[in-house]
Amino acid sequence: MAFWSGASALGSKVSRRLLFMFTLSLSVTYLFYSLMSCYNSLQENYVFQGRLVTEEATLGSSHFSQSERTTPGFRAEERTRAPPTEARPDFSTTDSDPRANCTLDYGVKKLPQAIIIGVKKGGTRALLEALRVHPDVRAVGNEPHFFDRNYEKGLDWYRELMPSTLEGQITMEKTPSYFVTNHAPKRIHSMARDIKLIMVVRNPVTRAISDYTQTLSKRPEIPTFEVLAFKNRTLGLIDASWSALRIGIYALHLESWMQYFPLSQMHFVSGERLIVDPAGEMAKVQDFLGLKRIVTDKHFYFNKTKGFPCLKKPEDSGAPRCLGKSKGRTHPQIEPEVIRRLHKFYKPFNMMFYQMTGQNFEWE
Ligand SMILES: Nc1ncnc2c1ncn2[C@@H]1O[C@H](COP(=O)(O)OS(=O)(=O)O)[C@@H](OP(=O)(O)O)[C@H]1O
Repeated sequence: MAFWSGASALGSKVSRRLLFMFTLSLSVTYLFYSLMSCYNSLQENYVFQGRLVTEEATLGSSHFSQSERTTPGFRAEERTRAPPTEARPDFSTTDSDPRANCTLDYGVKKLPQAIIIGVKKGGTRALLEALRVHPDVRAVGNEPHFFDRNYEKGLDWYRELMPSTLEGQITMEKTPSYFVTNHAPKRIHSMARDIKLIMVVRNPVTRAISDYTQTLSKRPEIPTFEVLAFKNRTLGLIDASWSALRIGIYALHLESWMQYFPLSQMHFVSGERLIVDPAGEMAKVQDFLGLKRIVTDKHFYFNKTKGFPCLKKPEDSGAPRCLGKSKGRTHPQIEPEVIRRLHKFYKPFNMMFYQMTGQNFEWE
């Protein structure tokens, strides 16, 4: 009897141990695969020392922006080449979110409290990626295009795109086309009147060339910059309806935003300074967002191959991160006379912009 009870006690001890071992091995296997998928995701999304990010790799089929497609003055030949809206993925102009697979999504999804609204080719991706280093910032990696292309999908759809945040963390997104979207100021205001808006602005002439370079990379058959820039070259008549030029009339677009938001809710980042002094610009952005200055010069290094500042290797994992090939492309040579003419064209608008913002961006 004693033998049998002893044996059964031993048996249940052994089976409990077996059960424990089994559960443990399952957990370890799960953990291993989670880490592997996280590692793979990081590898897919970040460039390691010079190869990078997928921003426009995913853009392969490249599109014109919504505003370009809907602006009456936009060139007919460009409009006809834009693919139909249905063919366009929601996140057409972006890289994916490298952290999404790796972070357990604690917290709640909130609508953004701050948005990088522009400008296209200003340096918006560099700013967002630097901000994402901050532990109190959580941002969606792709461009949601909610206030221009997806508004009818509703705020719940938009919120669902956001990463979860913990108490004290700021939810952010960037969609540079908002800056030139007529409805965007009103729509954003009706979502959150106290939202913080960030604009990365860059010399409108260089911005236009950068914009053109991007289009050219996808549609090599388009006319030259010089041809597109003029309505009548002999008369020196600039074609301000060409989106690459129109976007750079910052004062005009800013006026629409100022009808809904006070300047105190807007912050202007110099695209030029973001390249030569990323930490300096980041200090101002963090102040504006009410964040502790955590992203500092310790986080950046200048990558000679890339020719731009890149983010240093994070303490916990990975490699240094530079932006992808679609950022920092070589621009085509534009006739100096055309550049001079464009500087002249933008000068009064730039002056107006400096006055409106109270900042001199020194583009003259
Ligand atoms: N750190 C760093 N690395 C690479 N590129 C940088 C960086 N900081 C600013 N820039 C400039 O960002 C320009 C692209 O701007 P955006 O990210 O706003 O482009 S987009 O509108 O999202 O397509 C891009 O324009 P191009 O040089 O014309 O490609 C860069 O000049």
